[in-house]
Amino acid sequence: MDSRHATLAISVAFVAYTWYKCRRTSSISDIPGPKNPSWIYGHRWWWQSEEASVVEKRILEEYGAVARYNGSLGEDRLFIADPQAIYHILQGTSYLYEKPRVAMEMLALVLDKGLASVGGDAHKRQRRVISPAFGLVESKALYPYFARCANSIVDKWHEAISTKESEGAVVIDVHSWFAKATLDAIGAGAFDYDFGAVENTDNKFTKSYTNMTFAAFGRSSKGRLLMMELFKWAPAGFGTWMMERDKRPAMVNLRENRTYAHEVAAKLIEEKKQELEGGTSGKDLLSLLVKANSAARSDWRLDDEEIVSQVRTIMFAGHETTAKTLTFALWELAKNRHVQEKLRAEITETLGRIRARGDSDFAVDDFDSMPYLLAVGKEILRIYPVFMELSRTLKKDDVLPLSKPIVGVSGKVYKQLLVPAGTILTVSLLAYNLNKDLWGPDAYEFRPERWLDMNETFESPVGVYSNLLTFSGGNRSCIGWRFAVIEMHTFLVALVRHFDFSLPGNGREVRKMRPGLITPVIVGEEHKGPQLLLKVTALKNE
Ligand code: HEM
Repeated sequence: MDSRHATLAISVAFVAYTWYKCRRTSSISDIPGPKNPSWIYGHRWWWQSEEASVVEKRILEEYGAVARYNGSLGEDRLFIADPQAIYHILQGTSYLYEKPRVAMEMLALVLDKGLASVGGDAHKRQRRVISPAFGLVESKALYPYFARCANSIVDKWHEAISTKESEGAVVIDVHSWFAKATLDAIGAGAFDYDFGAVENTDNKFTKSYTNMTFAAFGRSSKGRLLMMELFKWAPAGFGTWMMERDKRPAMVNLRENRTYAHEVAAKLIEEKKQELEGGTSGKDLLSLLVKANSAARSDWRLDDEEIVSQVRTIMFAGHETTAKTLTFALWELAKNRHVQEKLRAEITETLGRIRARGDSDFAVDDFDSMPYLLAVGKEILRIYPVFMELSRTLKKDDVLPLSKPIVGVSGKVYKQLLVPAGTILTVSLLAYNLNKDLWGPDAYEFRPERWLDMNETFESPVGVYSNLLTFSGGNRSCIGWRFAVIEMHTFLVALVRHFDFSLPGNGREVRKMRPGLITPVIVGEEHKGPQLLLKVTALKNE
């Protein structure tokens, strides 16, 4: 091709692209939103660089629960925290609003064809087979596994505190401990397998899982951000092709992790199948999944590779999310001492009742009789929906219902929005959870008492748990939400019962970064990755 042909081809591509964009963005460009700071990067760089909740609060305060923002190359997108719009997007069964193709490809790079990385009919079929393993009874049955993991962290912290020099208290990076303990909890509860992460942090499997998302996405550059944005214009598979060749250590780790995780998953599945054949099937998730799969209709059944992908998906989706939620839970308890003391009083009182009935320790049903524990848990999940936002692409033109009319830049009033196919929408789980229209004027404050005063009968709840969007809603909601809630309650009760938590008083400021998940780092020590230091003092009440 000579230079004239090349220039012509580029010009035609540019005109076609500009026409396409003008046509596509026309109906949402009238929606008010923050001024585009850069035609090249849009709001993406600002969004990614700000602390979690800064962007969300600014949009909510200045524009309300629906706003226009810009992706790269001037593209108009929608930011959504409006309950009716979110209900419409998430609850539809037709996969009209689907994860963007590039996001699916990136997920498939790590997880192959697991629940989180397939769409449409494949997703529907997988979800139908897997769901029974995640029911309430099944999740409650995992409590002994979680209790074992929580006790192992209690023992380790007691060990650290019992040294002569510690004088009854130590400053601990609670995030790093939860990263290990929640990996063990996934191993135990999901697969009845001991990863041994709390005991032996040096094994290669634990290491490869530690801070995987922060390492891969925590220190992005403008160039990398733009490249990720532009992948969507490239042919299918191009992004994956590039990522497979990315030589940065974090990406090499991601690929190595894929190999280890595959080996471990294949071994576990083989064991569960043999147990099932021998009639000794366990209560862990994988045993239930293998059992449910063998009983499923033959055209629904998952093949071996799909089951391996589910194991990897569960390890990936259920580990860092829970670790970060628990980390922020202890941080809030350290900052709000009255909440910590009230929770401890409820734990002590419940323990008294448990002993009076002749038992020595908590059973999972005891948590249901602890209103303050439930309130603290919900308030943590409301303020820290660690998976802050969902990205969705609209497949066909659609009309989006709104809870409140919007006044456009032109002065036109919109009671619903006509959204063109191809629009990217950010469903902000964090902004929904902070929306003052839903949670009251003190929505930004951490106040567990709100749950004690609230009537929790919601007409059409958007999320799966207490109308929170933390676990999303609808056909792609978090399948492991009960697992996560029971695990969180188990750890909170065990830790608050044995230890007091306070701020270390070293003046180091915590920042909530947003590399995919809300992640605590210490200002000035971002290069060290996620950290959250707390002073942990052993209680002498046992
Ligand atoms: C506090 C902890 C957790 C939070 C905040 C959380 C949040 C979420 C969210 C928001 C989604 C939707 C993602 C999307 O649509 O892009 C999701 C999906 C998922 N989660 Fe969780 N999760 C947590 C714990 C868990 C646990 C413990 C497990 C497994 C044991 C799990 C397994 C999954 C799976 C498999 C999906 C994909 C579901 C699908 O696409 O159908 N999660 N999670």
